[in-house]
Amino acid sequence: MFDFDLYIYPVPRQPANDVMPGKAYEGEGVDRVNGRGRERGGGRKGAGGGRKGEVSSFAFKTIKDRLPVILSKIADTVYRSKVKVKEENGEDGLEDLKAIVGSISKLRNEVQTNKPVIPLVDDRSDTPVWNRYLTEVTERDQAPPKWFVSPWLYVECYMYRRIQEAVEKCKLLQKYDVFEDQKKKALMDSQDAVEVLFTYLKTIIHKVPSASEDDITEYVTEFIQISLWGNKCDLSISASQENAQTESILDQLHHLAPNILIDNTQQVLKRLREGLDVNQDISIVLDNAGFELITDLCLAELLLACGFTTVIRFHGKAMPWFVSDVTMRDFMWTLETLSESGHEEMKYFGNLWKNRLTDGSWIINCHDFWTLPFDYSLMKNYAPDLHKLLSSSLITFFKGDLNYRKLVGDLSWNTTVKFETSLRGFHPNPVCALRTCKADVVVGLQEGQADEVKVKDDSWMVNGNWAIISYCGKVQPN
Ligand SMILES: O=P(O)(O)OC[C@H]1O[C@](O)(CO)[C@@H](O)[C@@H]1O
Ligand SMILES: [Mn+2]
Repeated sequence: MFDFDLYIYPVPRQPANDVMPGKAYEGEGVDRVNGRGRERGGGRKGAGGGRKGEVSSFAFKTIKDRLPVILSKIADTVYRSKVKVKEENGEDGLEDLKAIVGSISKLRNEVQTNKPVIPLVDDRSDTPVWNRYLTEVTERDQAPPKWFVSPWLYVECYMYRRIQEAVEKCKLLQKYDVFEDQKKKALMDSQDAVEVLFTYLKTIIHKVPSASEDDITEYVTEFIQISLWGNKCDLSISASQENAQTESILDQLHHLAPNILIDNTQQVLKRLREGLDVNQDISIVLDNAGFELITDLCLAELLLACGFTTVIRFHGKAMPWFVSDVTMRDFMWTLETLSESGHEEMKYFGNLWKNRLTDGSWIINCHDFWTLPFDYSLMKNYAPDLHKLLSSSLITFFKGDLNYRKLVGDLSWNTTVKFETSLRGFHPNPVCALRTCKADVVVGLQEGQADEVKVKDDSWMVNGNWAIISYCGKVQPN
């Protein structure tokens, strides 16, 4: 049985110290492996199949290199919008803009000089939760968390919350999304790939009513893989550099298939077929806007067409998050943009999906829990309402890398630990993770598989070229 006491906090009790520059990794105690938690899988192997140093270096690299670049890019974008903001909001708007740039520069300095994490000072409804948690860990560790010392998941989430704080403190620009332009561009730059995909989806949807069980299996498998690889397109892994889908994803599926390290599609299909006899919604916890969102919407459309459900419940973010994550505004903008497109299929699906929001066959919720730093084993404590919602879904798909890190607690699991074990009691109803690997944690591999893939690709854990479809059907009574 698990020591649940360890998970009262989303970060491990043992503060990580191996992401400190120059700090020796080899030879550290088992419970400090990887700087992100206790080894839970037995043995001392890190998530990299025994090569321990690489794991710490990715967390370190993110905080040292990627996060400051993301912050600089924000300051740059915000500054460049000054003419537009002045036109629309006058001098007060300009003052807000300057304040945002100032806050972002200060934050960048705090990250780079490993300053202690400080309390939030805005009036957002989640501020007390963040601050209470900060007090608790500070008391527990007798020192405040710091950027290069504390668990990666927490400080990275905190950075995005601080960006939001800069916006919340504005007089006029409280709705400003510092990542909006990048997200919009990501969709615009993917238009050719979107058109090809929509044309294909329409053909498949027409075939569904007369399709055999094998055909359905083939279609669902294909669209699960499309949604899976859509996750390659996020703007955070590329430190805000453009990362659109420019080629047809359909042409790439065949060649990408061998890179799916875990494929539980058959179990997912079995579960989906149970939906033919019951009336339960299907949840999709979204990740990135742009092409990935399009692939998720396509999967949703196919699931409806197959009759596995009559309602798809999407879950988005309540604030701009990890650069490209979907907010309510991104979701609506995407549907609106599609419906206004000159391309026939884009217009068709844009209008169809806007109607779905109106007729209730699609629902989108943006719960605050998704933008807290807590892993999903803590959902029941922090967001019982959301947990209950997922419990009523036939299955919940979790898209992307950050969702995966939160599912498995971002702990340093042995790669062969069972997915179910890594969930540590999070079983609202069956769950399926669709994730391209962009962080150095993975579970559910076969013995020796990590070593094999490492020989083929040294950075397989973090470059987004490898993926997993992991399913857990366990259900716990509420
Ligand atoms: O959009 P995703 O797939 O959650 O990935 C976001 C990025 O955030 C991280 O989880 C942390 O930076 C990465 O590992 C990944 O690059
Ligand atoms: Mn993301």
